[in-house]
Amino acid sequence: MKSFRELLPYVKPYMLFAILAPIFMCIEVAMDLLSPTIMQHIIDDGIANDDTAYVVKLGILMLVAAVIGLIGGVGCTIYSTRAAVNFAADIRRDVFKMTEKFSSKNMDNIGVGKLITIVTNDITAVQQALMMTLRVFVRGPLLFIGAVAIVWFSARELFPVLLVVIPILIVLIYFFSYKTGKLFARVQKAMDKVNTKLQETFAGIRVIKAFNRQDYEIKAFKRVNEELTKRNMSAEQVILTLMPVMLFIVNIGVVIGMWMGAIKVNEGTLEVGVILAFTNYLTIIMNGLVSSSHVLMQITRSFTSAGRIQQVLETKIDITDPTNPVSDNNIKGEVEFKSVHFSYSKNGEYVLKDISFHVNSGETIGIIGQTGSGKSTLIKLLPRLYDPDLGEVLINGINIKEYTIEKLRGAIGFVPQNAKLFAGSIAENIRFGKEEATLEDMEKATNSAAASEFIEKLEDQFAHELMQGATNLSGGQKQRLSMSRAFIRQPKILVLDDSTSAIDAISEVQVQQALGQYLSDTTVFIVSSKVSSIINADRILVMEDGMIVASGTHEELLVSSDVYRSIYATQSGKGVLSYE
Ligand SMILES: Nc1ncnc2c1ncn2[C@@H]1O[C@H](COP(=O)(O)OP(=O)(O)OP(=O)(O)O)[C@@H](O)[C@H]1O
Repeated sequence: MKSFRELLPYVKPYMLFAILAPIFMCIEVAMDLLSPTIMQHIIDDGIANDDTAYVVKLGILMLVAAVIGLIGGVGCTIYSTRAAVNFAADIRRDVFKMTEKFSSKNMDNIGVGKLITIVTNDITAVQQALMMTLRVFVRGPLLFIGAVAIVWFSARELFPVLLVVIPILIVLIYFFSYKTGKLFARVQKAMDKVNTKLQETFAGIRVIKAFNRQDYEIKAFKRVNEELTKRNMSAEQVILTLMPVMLFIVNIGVVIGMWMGAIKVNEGTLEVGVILAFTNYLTIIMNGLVSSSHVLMQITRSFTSAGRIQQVLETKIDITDPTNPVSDNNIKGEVEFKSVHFSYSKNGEYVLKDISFHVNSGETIGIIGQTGSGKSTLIKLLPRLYDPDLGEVLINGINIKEYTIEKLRGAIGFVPQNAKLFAGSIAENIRFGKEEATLEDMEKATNSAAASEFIEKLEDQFAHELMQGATNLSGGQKQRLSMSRAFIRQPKILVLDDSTSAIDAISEVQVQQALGQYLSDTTVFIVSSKVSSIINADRILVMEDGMIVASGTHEELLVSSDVYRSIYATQSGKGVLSYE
């Protein structure tokens, strides 16, 4: 409830629509309430007295009331839709903006599947809740109160029937609303699982096909889909059972009303039209209560959704700009790690332990080690994708937390392990690194990344369109473009995270040579599991189990490091070398 209230400021810009909608609804309700009374007069005063002119007059009045009611209904629909749809669009915008600010840890904590459910399902649920509130929440109680008041004034003899029927209906509604609230929370959780599965399957569709695991995936999806179906069924069944149960109670009320009315008509204390009007008002009362209950259920359901939306909007971003950022406008590539410790989870084991090293501007540093030794994690700390738990990372002798994130990341070119490209032209993808890049800039960058040879062969060259995930490129082509995108920034610090794994040895040497000319002042970090990628580095850091166990040039390490020697020996096919 609190979380839904906290979303209400989003209605503020659309307050006029939110006020107009219930006003139009009041008009429709007033006309709905008028009709049975007009009908009663047609029967008791017109038909009973054979007064045709009176019947025609009231008939026209009923028609006018129906037209005014229609205008009220349409007006309410238009304004409630405008208010609710815009309200939801603004929330969606802010949720998206917030996720763009998320640190990697924030993202890991919430999970992509849940985020997709929030942006699609949960926001739709709060939109529906607001729309129904504006349309029906006014209509329900107004119809209810109006009809009860009219029965009190015009058919008081039958009022006791309401005193029995209404409390039963209210108890039923309360019970059903309470139950559906709980059931819909489970529906949302099941929906998260379906979205996570979908996202994982679509992203890995090629692996699934290559391993012929379609049947396995279909079975896995069937499981989560069945769970969602089951939960949806339980929730919908509860909602749908409410209506027949309430109708049953109302019908009993109608029968009792007619029976009591018939006795009074026989006694001459009641007219037939009043009984007819009473049964109509009883149905209106039920409709009023049912629609209120539906809104209540929708609102209860939206509390869970609002809570999940708030969870995103209120996420504490753990990587933020400093309050007083340094004004150093000239970030150079001098990097230092001082006793850095890092763990992916709170109180978890350190993945990086006591990492300390210093790099001069313009140096090339190779980082090598067994898989899982912490190489990628180490370089992710540079652009502050994660922050260390202990120790500090410095650039130009200043803790990187003192720079604005924009400034820090602006100085770093990052080529990730998996070349992530976006749907759009090759030029758009390269300009992702530098928006204002000219054709000449792009040519230089793609030359250095050994990408120009394949781009030149394409009919439309830089205008060539990439499909989503760049599936129309080879792995090596993707890596070359991913490097071009980083090179074009001419960054002070360049990080290549195992980004040449799909590039042949000759092209890799070309890239390394071109880098020396194109980015001669840049500090380069090359993470690789291949010795050939880092063999020419000014210094190589050897990692094992989250620690730097040796550092030096290739030749020095061959003498000083057992770990390096054994990696080199395995890759050069010379068996285990010994320099002792
Ligand atoms: N997002 C994450 N959440 C939790 N643990 C993680 C995460 N990313 C990596 N790890 C763990 O951190 C450790 C170091 O991983 P890292 O990716 O840095 O290794 P690496 O040396 O780069 O390995 P590789 O050569 O295989 O890429 C591994 O044990 C890995 O399981």
